[in-house]
Amino acid sequence: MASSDDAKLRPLPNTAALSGVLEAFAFFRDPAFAQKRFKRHGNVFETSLLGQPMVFIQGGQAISDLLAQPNAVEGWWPESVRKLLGSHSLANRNGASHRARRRVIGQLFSASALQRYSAGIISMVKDLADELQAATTALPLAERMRRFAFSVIATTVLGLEGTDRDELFVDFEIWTRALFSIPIALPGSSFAKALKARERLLKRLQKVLLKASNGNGGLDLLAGGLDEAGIPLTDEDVVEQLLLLLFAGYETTASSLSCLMRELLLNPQVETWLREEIDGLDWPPAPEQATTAYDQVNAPKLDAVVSEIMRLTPAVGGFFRRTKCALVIDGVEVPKNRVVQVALAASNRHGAGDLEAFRPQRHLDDGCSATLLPFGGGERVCLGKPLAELEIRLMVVGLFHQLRLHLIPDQDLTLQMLPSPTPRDGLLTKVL
Ligand code: HEM
Repeated sequence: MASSDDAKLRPLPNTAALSGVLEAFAFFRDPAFAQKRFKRHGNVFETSLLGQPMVFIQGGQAISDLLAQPNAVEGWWPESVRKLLGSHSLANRNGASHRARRRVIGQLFSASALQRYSAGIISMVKDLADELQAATTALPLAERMRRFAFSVIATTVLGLEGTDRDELFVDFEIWTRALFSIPIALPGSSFAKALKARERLLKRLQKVLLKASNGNGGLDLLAGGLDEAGIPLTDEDVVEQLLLLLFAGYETTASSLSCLMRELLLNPQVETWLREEIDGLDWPPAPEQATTAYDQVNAPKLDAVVSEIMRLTPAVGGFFRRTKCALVIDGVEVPKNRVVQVALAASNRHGAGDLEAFRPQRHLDDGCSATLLPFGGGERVCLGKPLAELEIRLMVVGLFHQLRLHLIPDQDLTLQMLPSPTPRDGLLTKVL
């Protein structure tokens, strides 16, 4: 017999899509895909994307219901991502084996590891400021942000230099292009090329790991890492975790930085408001103080700007889980074995007030009515959050302390949304 709680449960609304071809087309073309369907069906609905049933959720209640039931869900990625990351990758693991690998890889993002990386990151920011200052023509700032975010992981964390890093970059770009593709390795297809690039990437990362003890980067911190049974992780296992770091940490950080620069340059009154704070900060910080010099306590306006960028143009538009049993999300019963997408981009604009506007002050004044989880949550919350925040804060203070940038007119400043938001014409910028 149904309990009184069961009686209040609503059935899972469905868009009635069958093949999911048109839905997939709309998903990739329309940035408001989820928002429109939430309006029609409520905070939890199911559709089909190319034959893959998917439940979308938004809002504080739905997200906290999902994250409060970690034993009822597991990680999930589309098959193309799963295959390209590999079976050892912690992204493809659950339970104790996931937790063990998070513990090992998490050492790369501890407070002392970040302190070790700070001098290298500060020097990259200074190099970019000098390049912008010396440039006689406009520079595409979005491309420079990509180069910076890649170098932080490849050089500062993994310890790669020069041609080793450049060759890694070439293969990584081939690998990335097929991440969200049809996972069939037909000769000449982007997926087949990506699988080959994956083999080369793993070989290169294996070599990097062998040199880990030379003190470049942070890989020596991984020595002695154990799996869930207390057995040392094999090199094969560790290199797949390193590949995951490139995937998870590069595009995301570059996107946040490009979107942040774009909003500041498009909103001079916010830039002036932020500059009042930045002008009072010391640049560069002493490396041992870099992780706290521009944190929420010492730079509250910068903190608000970063939160607002992650709300309005989140680098990761959504993250996934699969239900292991039926569970209730915001009053809706979601059956077992369903893929759930937490639609962060839509959720961040869902709530009372002017949530379509870029207004960092909201995070200082009245708080923000939307539930914000730009780095995900629960057992799979982003491992690289402290590094991403450090990179973003150092870059913003470093550039805005020294330079006055302006946008070149007549460029397309709209955002290309996939895989992560980025200005279409590359954010062409000059120093005033
Ligand atoms: C602005 C930059 C970044 C954003 C917005 C971001 C966001 C996210 C999100 C939403 C997830 C999924 C969490 C979940 O499933 O609950 C995630 C996972 C992850 N991120 Fe980040 N991330 C960023 C930068 C980085 C960096 C710099 C690194 C490392 C170099 C990194 C490493 C990871 C890893 C390893 C995971 C998988 C965690 C797991 O499955 O247990 N991320 N990130």
